[in-house]
Order: sequence, then C-alpha cells, then structure tokens
Amino acid sequence: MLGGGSETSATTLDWAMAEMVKNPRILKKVQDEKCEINGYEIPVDTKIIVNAWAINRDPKYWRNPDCFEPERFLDDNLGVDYKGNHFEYIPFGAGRRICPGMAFGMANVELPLAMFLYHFDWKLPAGMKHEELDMSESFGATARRNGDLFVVPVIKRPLLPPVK
Ligand code: HEM
Repeated sequence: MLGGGSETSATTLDWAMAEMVKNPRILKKVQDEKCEINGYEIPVDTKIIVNAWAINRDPKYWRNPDCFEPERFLDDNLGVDYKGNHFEYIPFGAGRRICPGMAFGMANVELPLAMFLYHFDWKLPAGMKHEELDMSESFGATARRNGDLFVVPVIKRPLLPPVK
C-alpha cells in the first residue's frame, strides 16, 4: 500500500516538473492560470453562495415553477430526484459538501407528514378560505413561513380504536 501510494505519485510529479521546465511556454501558461468558471474570474478568498432557491424555480427547467405541483415528480419523463445528481433540483445541495443528514432529514419530514395526513383532515380556522392563506416567506438561512400556521385538525383515523 505504501509503495502503491508513494512511488506512483512521486514519479508522476517528477515527470510533470521535468516536462514543465523543458517546455517554458506551458510552464508560464500554467503559472498564469486563474480560477475562471463560466467566464467569471473567482479571486482568492471569495465567498460564494449558491442560490438554490432561484435554481429550484428556474423556468428554464421547471414548468409553472412557482406552483405547488408535486405530481410533477411522478412524471416518469422528469427523472429528477433530490439526491444531488440533477443540478436543477438541489434541496440538499450536491457534490462533496452535499447534506450528510439527507436520509435522516427525509425520515424527519416524511414520517410526521404521512401521519398528519393519514390520521387527520385539516381545516383553516374561522371560516378562512384556502385561497386566503398567506404564503409569504421570511428571509434567513432557511426560508421559513412569515407567520405561524394555524390549522384545525379533525380526527380521521384515530391511533387507537374508540373505547367501547
Ligand atoms: C429536510 C431536511 C434538510 C435539508 C433540506 C437540508 C439541506 C441542506 C443543504 C442545502 C446543505 C448545504 C449543502 C451544500 O453546501 O451543497 C446542508 C448541509 C448540511 N446538513 Fe443538511 N439538510 C437537512 C437535514 C439535515 C439533518 C437532519 C442533518 C443532521 C442530522 C443535517 C446536517 C447537515 C450538515 C452537517 C451540513 C454541512 C455539510 C458540509 O458543509 O459539508 N442536515 N443541508
């Protein structure tokens, strides 16, 4: 393992340096190279934040991007999942810094949501109409709802059978 790991890298470095000093044009080109991505020059120490919010709503990739249409993910042709393989949908990020808690996060969301929907029906309070529900977001590390959500649970399938 030591031989396989050190000899190979040392020989490659050795030859790379030999080729560079023998070809000064290439040496200079490599030394002059700066970090440039898609035509943008990225200076050292730049902090870059990926705007996942905008990417996940980009009309170039999403039909009716601002509409709640979860059925879009059932569409076989879409073939997009949340696991970081499809860059147009990155709720957990992608690449080597992808969210390491993805499986835990999914269980944390899916299980309670399934139980909320299976055991209860949900109504809005005081005769509020569903189209009146305020959906504005607040700014922050996560896009939380602007105000608290008030909903009235109506038992549909109790956890325990009714006592006789
Ligand atoms: C629905 C739930 C969750 C969502 C939507 C979510 C989303 C994200 C996103 C977008 C990132 C940034 C990824 C990137 O930089 O490309 C991230 C990073 C991270 N998440 Fe999550 N996350 C969730 C749950 C969790 C849970 C349950 C844990 C821990 C138990 C967790 C731990 C972390 C950590 C440690 C990082 C930083 C990883 C790094 O920078 O290398 N997350 N998450």
